[in-house]
Amino acid sequence: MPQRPELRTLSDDPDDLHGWLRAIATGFYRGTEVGPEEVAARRGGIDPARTQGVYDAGRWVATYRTTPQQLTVPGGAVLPSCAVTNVTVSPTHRRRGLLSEMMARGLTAAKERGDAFASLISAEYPIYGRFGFGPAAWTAEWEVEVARTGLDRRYSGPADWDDGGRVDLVDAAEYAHSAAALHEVFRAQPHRQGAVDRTERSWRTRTGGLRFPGDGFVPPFFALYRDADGRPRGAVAYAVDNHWSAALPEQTATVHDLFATTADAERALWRYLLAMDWVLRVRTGPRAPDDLLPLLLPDPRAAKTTAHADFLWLRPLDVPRMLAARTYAVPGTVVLELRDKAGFAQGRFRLEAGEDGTAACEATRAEPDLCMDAGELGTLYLGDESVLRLVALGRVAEQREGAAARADALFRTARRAWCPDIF
Ligand SMILES: CC(=O)SCCNC(=O)CCNC(=O)[C@H](O)C(C)(C)COP(=O)(O)OP(=O)(O)OC[C@H]1O[C@@H](n2cnc3c(N)ncnc32)[C@H](O)[C@@H]1OP(=O)(O)O
Repeated sequence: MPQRPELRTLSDDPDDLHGWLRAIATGFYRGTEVGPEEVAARRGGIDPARTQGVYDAGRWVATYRTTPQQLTVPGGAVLPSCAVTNVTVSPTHRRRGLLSEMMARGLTAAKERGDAFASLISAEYPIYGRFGFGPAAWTAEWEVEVARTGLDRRYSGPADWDDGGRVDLVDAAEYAHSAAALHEVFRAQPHRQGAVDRTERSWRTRTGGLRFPGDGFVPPFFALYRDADGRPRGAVAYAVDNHWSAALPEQTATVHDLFATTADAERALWRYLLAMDWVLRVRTGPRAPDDLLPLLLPDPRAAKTTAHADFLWLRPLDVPRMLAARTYAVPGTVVLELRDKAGFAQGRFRLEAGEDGTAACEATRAEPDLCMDAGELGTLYLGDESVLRLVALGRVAEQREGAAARADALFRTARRAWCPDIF
């Protein structure tokens, strides 16, 4: 009798991991083989206890893994999130409910662990809404035509920076060390909601210290912006191609990483990238939708938008904890009623924000001001969507006149949410 597909956790056996990695390669159409070097390189980054999948007829046919993550919320506090990644179902097994089973198991474990929410970067928009996730932070990418920016290309380095700092090229080891420390400051800023922590392992991957067969890693250039006192305030990693045409340089610079803890540093790093000889175009990679870049240019249209899409999705799990952890733009009270088929975030919650921007939140029996599915709270939580807009879309029901406008005033954030990292 044929055996039923089995939903199970990965074992400690390297052969089991090998088969599981092969299923990811298959599910993401990367090929069918995974060599022993790759198994060895990936092993240290995978916690078998948080790695599951479906096993059928002697092979893994579905994969799902989670990692602990710290996610910055409006105001700068961080909350523990269950980061979901490596989700695949082999083409032979799709649309039979395997993802639904893995998700139910994964979210139950996250809820039991006490995570405030689950987070992921979605491969396609329609996949995760049904599981209670909502798009919480968007991303934008630009391609800048340097000649059209209107910037003075005679830029003279440090003399151009406002705070007397300087840009220095550094090697990979120094970048891994200094940028990692700076990133800890970056992600704790009150307006950097959506940022996530980077592990020591992720820094090694970024800087070439940890390689995977076939990853195509070419060491980028690394630079730091240091202020007048020599303290790192910004970091950039970028690559430049080698394209020439009829004896003319036509290079494109591509940004891999750029973040800063001061506006001076952020502006200076863009100015640096846009002043390089030979470089006609700068591709920004994924940025905040309200990145300084376009408006930094005398002609912002020189930055052509090449992508604008949902990026970070959030799935509420512990609503009182989530709502009490962030800060609010004005004092006020709102009662939310959440519907959640899975039950994790179901209920009515009274949020009361004080004069100082902090808030308390608890379950209540009071009449609700606003009713919505749990995923809509995922969308509203980081302040990057308008309640009025969701009411107009029929996704939030306003039970008391003026409640949507009041909630908008509460949830508003000064800068848009941004998750700089794919995970
Ligand atoms: C965080 C990440 O890792 S993102 C990466 C996600 N992975 C991929 O995109 C790789 C390619 N795709 C796949 O591997 C699979 O199609 C998955 C993982 C997206 C879905 O797995 P499945 O086991 O087929 O999903 P499952 O059968 O549980 O589907 C549940 C419901 O979601 C719907 N659904 C699932 N995937 C999609 C999709 N890509 N687009 C639209 N609807 C979808 C199904 O139709 C089903 O709807 P129904 O209940 O109304 O019938």
